[in-house]
Amino acid sequence: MNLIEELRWRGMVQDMMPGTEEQLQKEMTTGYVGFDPTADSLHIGNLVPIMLLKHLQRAGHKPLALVGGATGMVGDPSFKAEERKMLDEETLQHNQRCIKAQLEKYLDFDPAKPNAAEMVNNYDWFKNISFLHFIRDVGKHITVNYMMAKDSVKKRIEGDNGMSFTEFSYQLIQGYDYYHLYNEKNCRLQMGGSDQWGNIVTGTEMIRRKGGGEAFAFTCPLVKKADGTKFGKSEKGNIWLDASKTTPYEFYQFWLRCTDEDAEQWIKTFTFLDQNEISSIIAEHNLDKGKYTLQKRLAQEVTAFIHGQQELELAMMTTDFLFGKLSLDALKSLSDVDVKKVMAGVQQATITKAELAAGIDVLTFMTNTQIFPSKGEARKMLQNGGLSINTEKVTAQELVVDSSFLWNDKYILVAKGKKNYVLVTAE
Ligand SMILES: N[C@@H](Cc1ccc(O)cc1)C(=O)O
Repeated sequence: MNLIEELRWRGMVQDMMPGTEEQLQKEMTTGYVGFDPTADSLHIGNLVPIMLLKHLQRAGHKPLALVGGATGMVGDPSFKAEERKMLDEETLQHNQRCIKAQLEKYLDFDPAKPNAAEMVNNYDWFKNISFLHFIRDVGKHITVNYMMAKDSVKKRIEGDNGMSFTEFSYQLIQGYDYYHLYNEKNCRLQMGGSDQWGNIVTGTEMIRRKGGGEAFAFTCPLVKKADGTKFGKSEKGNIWLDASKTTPYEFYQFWLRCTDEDAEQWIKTFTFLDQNEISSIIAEHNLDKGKYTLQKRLAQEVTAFIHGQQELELAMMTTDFLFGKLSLDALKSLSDVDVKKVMAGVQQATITKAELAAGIDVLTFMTNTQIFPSKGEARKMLQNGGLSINTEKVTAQELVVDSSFLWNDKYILVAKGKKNYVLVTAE
C-alpha cells in the first residue's frame, strides 16, 4: 500500500488535490501542518494532524511542523460562528513554547536523516513584512470575491455577527505561509483537518498566481463519535496531551471507555498498527466483547505514543486498582514518585514510625490511621473477611502490625472490601 492508500484505509482522507498521490509516489516530498498556539497544550483533536505528519515521515517524506506565532495573533475564523477573543502576546508566547515542546516529542528531528522533521514558526517570516508590502505583494493576487466564496467563512459573511477584517485576512496569512515554505523549504504538500481546506487552497492558488508550480494538499475528516456527540471531551472538558492537564491515567481511560464502534475506527486513525494486526484484534475482541480487547489495545497504543511506555504501565496499574486486581509486587517495584502516581486517586492515611516500631494490634492500627472511626467497625469488617493488609486477608484481631509490614520502607496497603484501598504512609 502506498501512503495515500494506507491513509484512505485508515479513514484519514477527506479532500485531495489532483496529483497529490502521484507526487508522493514520485519523490521524497516535504509536507506541512500548522498548529496555532490557542492554548498551552495540544489536545486529542490535534492528534490526527500529528498522525498525518508521522505517517508522512514513516513513508520517507519530510514533515514540517509549523507553529503559528503569527496566525495565532489573528485567529482562524474557519467554520467558527463567532469572532475569537484575542490572546495577549505573553500568553501567545507561552503557548507557543509549550506546543513546540510537545511537537518535538512526536516526530523524528534527527538531523542525520534526510527526511528529518523540522519545526518552523510563521512569526519568523511575518515579523519583517510590512502591511503595505503585504497588501501590494500578496493581497493583489487574490480577489475578495474569491475569499468570500469559501465555505469556511460563508456563515460569518452572511450572518449577523459579521467578521472583522483581522479574521477575514487569516486565509491570506496561512496562504502566504504555504507560498513561503514552497519557496524556502521546497514544500509541496499541506495537510490539515477538513475545516482547513479553504485556507489551504488559498495557498495553492497564491503559489500558482505568483508564478510558482504545482502544490498539493489533502485534508482528513474531523473525528466524530458514532453517536454524533463531540469527540475529544470528557466530563472535565478537553482531553489534553499535556500530562499535567490530563493525567496519563485519565488519558488512558478516555480511550478505554469508548464504544466498540468508535474503537474500530479509532484504532485505525490513532495507532500505527497495520491492517492484519487490527483485523486480528477485532476478531479476538468479537469472541468476547466483555474483555474490551479492542479498547484496551487502542488505549495502550495511544497512551504509549503520547506519554511513553512507563506512564502507560502506571496508568494500567491504576486501572487495575479500580477492578481490584493489583499486584503488590508490581507496586513494590516502583519508585516513590511512581507509587504516588499510581495511588493518586486512592485514599491516603498516615501512621507514625514510632508506633510501628513498638507494634500495635490491628484494630488500634485501623483507628489510629483513621481508616475506621471505631474499633467496633474495624472488627466487623475483619469478621466479615473484608479486611486485608498488603493484599493478605486479616483473620485474627490479635494480629500485631509493626515495621515488618512496611514495604519500600514507608508504605502499608490496606483494603476494606474488594476495591477500597487505603495507602498508609509511615512518617
Ligand atoms: N489554521 C490552522 C493552523 C495553521 C496556521 C498556519 C498555517 O500556515 C497552517 C495552519 C488551524 O487553525 O488549525
